[in-house]
Amino acid sequence: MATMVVAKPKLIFVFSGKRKSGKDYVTGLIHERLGSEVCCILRLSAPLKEQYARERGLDFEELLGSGQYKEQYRADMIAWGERRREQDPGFFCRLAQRGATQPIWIVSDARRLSDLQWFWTEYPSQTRCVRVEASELTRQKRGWEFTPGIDDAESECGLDHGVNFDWVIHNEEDAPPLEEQLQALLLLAQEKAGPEAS
Ligand SMILES: Nc1ncnc2c1ncn2[C@@H]1O[C@H](COP(=O)(O)OP(=O)(O)OP(=O)(O)O)[C@@H](O)[C@H]1O
Ligand SMILES: C[C@@](O)(CCOP(=O)(O)O)CC(=O)O
Repeated sequence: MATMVVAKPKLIFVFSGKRKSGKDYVTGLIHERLGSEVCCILRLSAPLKEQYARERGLDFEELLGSGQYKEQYRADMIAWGERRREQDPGFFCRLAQRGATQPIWIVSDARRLSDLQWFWTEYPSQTRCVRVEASELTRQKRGWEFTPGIDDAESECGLDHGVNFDWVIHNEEDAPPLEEQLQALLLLAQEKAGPEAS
C-alpha cells in the first residue's frame, strides 16, 4: 500500500464501548461542541463496511447506521475483518485516518487491543483512551439484544480487561449529565487545538 502522508494530530481520543453503549452518540456530542474545523470522527469500521458492502452489493450507509440492517451481517463482517487484521493489525486504523487534517481526532469504535496498540505506537503522546459504559438494561432499551458468538467474542469483549482508560463515560439516565462528564476532554481538546477551538 502506498505510504499515505497524514497530517499529525495534536490529540486523539480513542473511544470504545459495548454495542448500544452510546459511542456514536457521545462522540457526536464532542464533535458538535468542537466543530468540524478542529475535530474529525474516524470510524475504524467505516473502511471495513465500505469494502464489505462493495464485495457483497450491500447498502454501505445502512451498515454505518444504528438500525437493525447491520446486525444481520455483523457476525460475517467480524469474521471478514478479523481475517484482514490477522495479516495486518493496523489495516483498518491506517485506512480510517486517511484524509484526517484536523488537530483533534476522535476514533469512535475501537474494539481490540490491537486497535489501541496501533494508536499508542503511531501517536504515543497524542493518544487518550475513553470507555463509554451503559448497563445492559439501558442498552436493551436502545435496541441491544445479547447475541451468542458476538457479545461473548473479541469484537465486544476485547477491551473488557487490561486497559487503564483515561476516562470512563457513564452514558446512563441516572449518571451526571454528559456535558459535565465530557468537560475534561473538551478542555484538553481546546488546550491542544489552540485558540481556534474555543
Ligand atoms: N445519552 C443518550 N440519550 C439519548 N439517546 C441515546 C443516548 N446514548 C445513546 N442513545 C441512542 O441509543 C442508540 C445507540 O447509541 P449509539 O449508536 O451511539 O451506540 P453505539 O455504542 O455506537 O452502538 P453500535 O456499537 O451498535 O454502533 C442510538 O439510537 C442513540 O441515538
Ligand atoms: C465488523 C464491525 O466493525 C462492525 C461494527 O459496527 P458498529 O460499530 O457496531 O456499527 C465490528 C468488528 O470489527 O469487530
